[in-house]
Amino acid sequence: MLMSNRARAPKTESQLVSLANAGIRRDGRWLVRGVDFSIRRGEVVTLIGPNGAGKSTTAKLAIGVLRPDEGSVARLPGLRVGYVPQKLAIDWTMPLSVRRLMRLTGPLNDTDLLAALASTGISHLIDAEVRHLSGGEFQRALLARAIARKPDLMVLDEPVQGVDFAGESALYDLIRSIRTATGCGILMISHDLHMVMAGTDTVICLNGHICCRGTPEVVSQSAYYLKLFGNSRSLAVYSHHHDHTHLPDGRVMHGDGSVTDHCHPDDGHHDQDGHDHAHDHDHSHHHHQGDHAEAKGEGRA
Ligand SMILES: Nc1ncnc2c1ncn2[C@@H]1O[C@H](COP(=O)(O)OP(=O)(O)OP(=O)(O)O)[C@@H](O)[C@H]1O
Repeated sequence: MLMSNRARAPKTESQLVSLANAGIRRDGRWLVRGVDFSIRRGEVVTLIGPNGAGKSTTAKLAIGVLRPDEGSVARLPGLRVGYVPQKLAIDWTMPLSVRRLMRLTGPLNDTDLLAALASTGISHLIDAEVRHLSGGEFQRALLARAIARKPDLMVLDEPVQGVDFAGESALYDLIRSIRTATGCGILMISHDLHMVMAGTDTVICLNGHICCRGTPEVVSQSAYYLKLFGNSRSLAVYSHHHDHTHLPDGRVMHGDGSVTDHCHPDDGHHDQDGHDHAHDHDHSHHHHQGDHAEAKGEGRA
C-alpha cells in the first residue's frame, strides 16, 4: 500500500525524525525498502551494512534530500540538520581555507565559527589550506562545519574515513561529547563495528532492508551478530546470513525458493520493536554470501 510521502511531524516531540516503511526506487529497483526507525534527541543511531546496502540513501531519506517513493518520513517542524556527506564536491586545485570552508554553504558569524572550531580542537587551523589538512583534521573541519549551525540532528556519513585508528577513537569521543553538550540526535554511518559498539545507542544493520537492530550490547552478544561479523573488526568483508533475499525488482525470494512482493511477517530480520533484535533464527538452510551484493551490483557500471 502506498502511503503519503510528505514530511509530517513525528508522533512525539522528542522524535526528531521518523521513517515508516520508507523505500526508494530507482531505475526499476528498490535501493532500500521497508525502512522503519526514528531518532530522538540525544540518541545516536548507527547504520551499518555492506557496500551498496543503502546506508547513504537511508540517511538522505531521513534528512529530506530524497523523498520516499513508498512509505513516509516525518521530521520535526523546523528541524535543523547538520550533514557531513560521504563525498564533498570540492575543487582541490583551488585554494580554500578552513575559514572559507566553514562558510561555503551559508553565512556564519565569527563567534559561532570560532566556537565550532574550538569544540573540534582545530582553532589553530582556521587559516590553513583545506587541501593540506590531514585526514583527521579534515574530518574535524567537516564536523565543525556541521555543528556551527547548532543542528538538532547531525548526520555523519562515515565520519572517520581516512583517519587512523587512534584518530578514529578520538573522533568518536568527540562526536559523543557533541551529543552530550548539545543534546542533538546523531545518525551515523559506519563500517567500524568496534567503534560503533562503544558509541551508539541503537545499531541498525541494513542490506536493502533492515536486517536486524538493537542496542550494541544486545546485538554484539547475539549469535546472529557473531555469525554476521565473526571476529572481524571491519565490515568491509563479511558474509551475511539471511533466510530471504531481496531481488533487484524489490520482490523477495524465500529460503524455499518462493517469491513474494514482500517479506513474510515472521521473517526474523524484520522485528520492529527497536530492541532485542538479536535473533537466533535458523539460518541453516543456506548461507548465501553475496546474494544481496549481486542484487545491488545491478545498475552499477
Ligand atoms: N540515484 C541513484 N540511482 C540509481 N541507483 C542509485 C542511486 N543512488 C544510489 N544508487 C544505488 O543504490 C545502492 C545503495 O547506495 P548507497 O550509497 O545508499 O549505499 P551505501 O550502503 O551507503 O554504500 P557504501 O557503503 O558503499 O557507501 C547502490 O547500489 C547504489 O549504486
